[in-house]
Amino acid sequence: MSGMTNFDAAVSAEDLTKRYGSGDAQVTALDAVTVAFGRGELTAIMGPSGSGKSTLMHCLAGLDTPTAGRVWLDGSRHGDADRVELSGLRDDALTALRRDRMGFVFQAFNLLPTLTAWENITLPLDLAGRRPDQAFADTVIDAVGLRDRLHHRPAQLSGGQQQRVACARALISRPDVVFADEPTGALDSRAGAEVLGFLRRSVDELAQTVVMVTHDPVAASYADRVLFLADGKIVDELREPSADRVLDRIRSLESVARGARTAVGAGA
Ligand SMILES: Nc1ncnc2c1ncn2[C@@H]1O[C@H](COP(=O)(O)OP(=O)(O)OP(=O)(O)O)[C@@H](O)[C@H]1O
Repeated sequence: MSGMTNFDAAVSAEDLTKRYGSGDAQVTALDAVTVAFGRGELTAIMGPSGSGKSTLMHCLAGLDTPTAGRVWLDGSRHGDADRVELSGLRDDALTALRRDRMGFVFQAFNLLPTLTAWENITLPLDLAGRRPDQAFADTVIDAVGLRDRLHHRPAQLSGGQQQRVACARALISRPDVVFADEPTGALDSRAGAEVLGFLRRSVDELAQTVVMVTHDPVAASYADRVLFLADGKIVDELREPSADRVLDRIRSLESVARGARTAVGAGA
């Protein structure tokens, strides 16, 4: 891939392969993927259903173990002293790494119902035994527009507000990377736009690195770079994407995928 040398990555993977099952039932969900995610960038991962998007994100985040290949969290921008290879870690070290150096936003918000918005936001710090940096917490809370909702519980918040709590929770520990899995999948377009606007600002104003899986070309258009997966491989990428250009690429990949299924179905 061009531009890989001197590319300032937050997360990278080499020859990442994931197979499920065995024999005739074996599925290659990821097929020797080598990729790097730029620091301070929002990267979107797109591709037809079953192309390996979730598997890639789960392997990058240490939530799933690859069959082969390696993943690195590339450490601070001031040196590679914190560079760590995920496959070398024991479970407890991996759990601590996820808690301290990664943030997560899921489609289903995943907030704890008995905790207030503020308690949900600061939960990763509480679990790590760290105190919130009040100035940074204020920045995050104002950025997500939740100042007057901090003492509400999730059930008292709209879906969009709940997802903004989840975004603030993902950012509060200043992680090396935020993984967002279909963050707008359960939201209407207005609430989705707010969440995407916030993820975008976290990159522009807080120098956050975000990796986002999405099906939505409009969501992908907020990214600096869109990677397209098909059959477990990265087959294309777009920089400074527009929703129209993303839609064109995804349609052509989907028609190739449909063609392949039809050919298999016909016994070809
Ligand atoms: N636990 C599993 N066991 C067996 N096969 C799996 C498992 N998880 C995923 N797969 C298969 O691996 C391939 C990639 O799945 P993955 O969920 O990564 O795709 P995706 O691009 O995220 O799809 P979608 O857009 O539908 O969520 C698919 O063929 C899927 O059926």
